[in-house]
Amino acid sequence: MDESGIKKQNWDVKETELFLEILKELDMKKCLDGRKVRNNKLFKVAHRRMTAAGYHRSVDQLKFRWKLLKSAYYKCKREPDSPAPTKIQGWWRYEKTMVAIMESRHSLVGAGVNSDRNDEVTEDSDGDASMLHWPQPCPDNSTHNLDLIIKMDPEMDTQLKIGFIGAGNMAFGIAKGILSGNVLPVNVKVSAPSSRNLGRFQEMGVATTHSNVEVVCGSDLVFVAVKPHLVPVVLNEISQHVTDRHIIVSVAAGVTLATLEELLPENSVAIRLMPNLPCVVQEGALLFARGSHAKPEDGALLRSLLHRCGLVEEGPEAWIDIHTGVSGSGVAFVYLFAEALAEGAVKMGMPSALAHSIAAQTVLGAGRLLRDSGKHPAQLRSEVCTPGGTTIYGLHTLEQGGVRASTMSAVESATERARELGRKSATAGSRK
Ligand SMILES: NC(=O)C1=CN([C@@H]2O[C@H](COP(=O)(O)OP(=O)(O)OC[C@H]3O[C@@H](n4cnc5c(N)ncnc54)[C@H](OP(=O)(O)O)[C@@H]3O)[C@@H](O)[C@H]2O)C=CC1
Ligand SMILES: O=C(O)[C@@H]1CCC=N1
Repeated sequence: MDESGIKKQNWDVKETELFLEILKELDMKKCLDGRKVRNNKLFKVAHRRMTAAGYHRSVDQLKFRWKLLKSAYYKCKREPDSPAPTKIQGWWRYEKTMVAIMESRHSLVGAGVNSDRNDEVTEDSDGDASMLHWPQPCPDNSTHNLDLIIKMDPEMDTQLKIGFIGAGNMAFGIAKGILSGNVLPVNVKVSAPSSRNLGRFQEMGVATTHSNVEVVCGSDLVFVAVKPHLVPVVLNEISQHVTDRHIIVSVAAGVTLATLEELLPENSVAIRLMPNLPCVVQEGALLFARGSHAKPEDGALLRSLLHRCGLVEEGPEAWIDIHTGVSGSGVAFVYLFAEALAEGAVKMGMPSALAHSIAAQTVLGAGRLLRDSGKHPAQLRSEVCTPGGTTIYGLHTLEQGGVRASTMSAVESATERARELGRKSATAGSRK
């Protein structure tokens, strides 16, 4: 191993965060075992993903970085009250993700299995990654998982043909996220009846057409991104061209897996995905549920494909309508709040442009801190409140306006509306 290479260039925050996100997403917890060959494969996949993102680290460098992070994690665990370990600069930024990786890993590895708790090293250690001692094989289906990871290799993403039916805001957001990863524009095709939304796809190098059937015939994975009431129309149109090669992913609010499966040929692989608009800037929150013929591999493929769009989670279908309320629509609730913040400032005499840019930055900063600190919002809120200070006066006014109850009701109404749309599309589908 090129030891000097390991020490030469410091890791920056973005690079380490990306590395951990990749390991988390690869479901590392389930895949590491005592066999060096398998561990090498996993780090090779991470290496390729890092390279694709513009970070050039060798497999050994990645292993060494992982070892240091683990060391910091165990140190912190042993001495929770002592200052954060200094050998990983800015450790606090990574702690939450490391805990997520390590703790789920331990729960899976289970008691009595060799752990790596004592392999603490320092940044000055010789970094011989061949000395890493991973836990012994997991009792779960880790072989299967590793096979999945190899299958989900970014090289596979580059071969996958992806179609979008519908060229609106959501299709654009997802396409933009996907294309910032390993997917090549030449492997993407989009259809819409008119040309008015196609230009921005063409600018990204994506092929466009007015034929939905052409999209289906040329794709392995097809996003159905039309308004909910049009889903039955579109599925009826494409159904006879859907084969067992296809994965059909609907993003339509409310439209259930049962409706999708009813409108598609028997045994079709259908997935219901609820994204949100910030996919455009790779900060989306996406939740999907697999249909009855969609295998875990299909979900893993989708997750791999979407990982550049933001947070991607899988859950039971019952949560999709709720996610629609809290996140799909929730984005608009946050915009409303941002607008109101800015208008408050304008009312108090600040120029509008400045007020809006400050409101946007306030929402962004508050969101990032909330996500990255892992703290409960109530805790952060109390950290802003000086007793007798300005914030508590403002919060009192918000509470008098019932902001909390109306926000909860907004999520409830949006969820109920998604359910209603689902019932409508089911009825429309069964009439066909
Ligand atoms: N916008 C959002 O924030 C979110 C939206 N969604 C869901 O995404 C889906 C799309 O929403 P959104 O992108 O906002 O909608 P848009 O109105 O922006 O886009 C709809 C697209 O569908 C196209 N279209 C209409 N009829 C057909 C047809 N028969 N065949 C193919 N394409 C057709 C339209 O074509 P044309 O360009 O010619 O008008 C347009 O490109 C909805 O089901 C929505 O519930 C989910 C989460 C968030
Ligand atoms: O308003 C809508 O119906 C879509 C679904 C979630 C966000 N926009």
